[in-house]
Amino acid sequence: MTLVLRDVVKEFGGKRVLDGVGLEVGRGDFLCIVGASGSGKSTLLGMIAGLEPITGGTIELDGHPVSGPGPERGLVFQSGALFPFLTVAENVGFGLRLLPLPAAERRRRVDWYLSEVGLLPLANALPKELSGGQRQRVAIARALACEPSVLLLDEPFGALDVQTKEDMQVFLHQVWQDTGATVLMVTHDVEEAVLLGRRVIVLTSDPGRVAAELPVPLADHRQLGLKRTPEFLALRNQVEDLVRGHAQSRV
Ligand SMILES: Nc1ncnc2c1ncn2[C@@H]1O[C@H](COP(=O)(O)OP(=O)(O)OP(=O)(O)O)[C@@H](O)[C@H]1O
Repeated sequence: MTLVLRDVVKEFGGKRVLDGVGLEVGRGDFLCIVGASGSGKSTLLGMIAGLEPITGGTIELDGHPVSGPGPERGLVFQSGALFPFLTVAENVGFGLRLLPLPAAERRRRVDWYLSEVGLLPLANALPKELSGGQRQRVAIARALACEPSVLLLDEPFGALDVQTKEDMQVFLHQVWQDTGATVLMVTHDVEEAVLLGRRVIVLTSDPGRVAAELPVPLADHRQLGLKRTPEFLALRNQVEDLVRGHAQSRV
């Protein structure tokens, strides 16, 4: 699996929001994109998801141009956006209905991904009965159940309290390690990007361009304690300075 963006441009009503963005994501990667508010992070993810047309450049998945949404790109938003009248299990199985799979395989996947996110006991609950963190787990399980080539996450933990957010970061890291998924995550939270990403891309603002791409040379097994280490703090400060430096044109 390779996702390649070349020279991607996006304009809204003639105003250039993204300008010449290039990046590559390979199988098993975990790439985080950070940038100031309005730098075009969500727009970029929307274009990769095929929900937003591109103004210029190319986006290709395994050599095929992206021209609309597809099951090989699983998407999770900040709000989770679960179907309120479907149970947890039905939500997880929703996307599978569109895939040519035998019923037994659908059931297997729903059970497997529910257990991966620790929610098998709540399979028959409705979304309103869940906490915010649990709802995001369901949204992630729903996206993973289609076994996408790449999981696209847009600020998936942005609406959660600090404690839940940290739990979810550890959880996502574990899921990434267990499933070998390829993840592309957009976040304004630099600490989160450095904790989870194998690479971090910093976008400039107005218009958004790739200002820097940094490898994260931390151990592959990430734990919260890492946040207090000098290596982590140095990298976080470096990325924060880059984000701030490249956002200055807007203030
Ligand atoms: N549908 C739209 N029509 C017009 N302008 C838009 C549209 N969507 C986004 N924009 C503009 O594009 C720019 C980038 O927005 P985008 O939401 O992608 O940024 P972001 O980096 O994700 O911001 P945040 O971190 O605040 O979510 C902003 O100036 C925004 O106003």
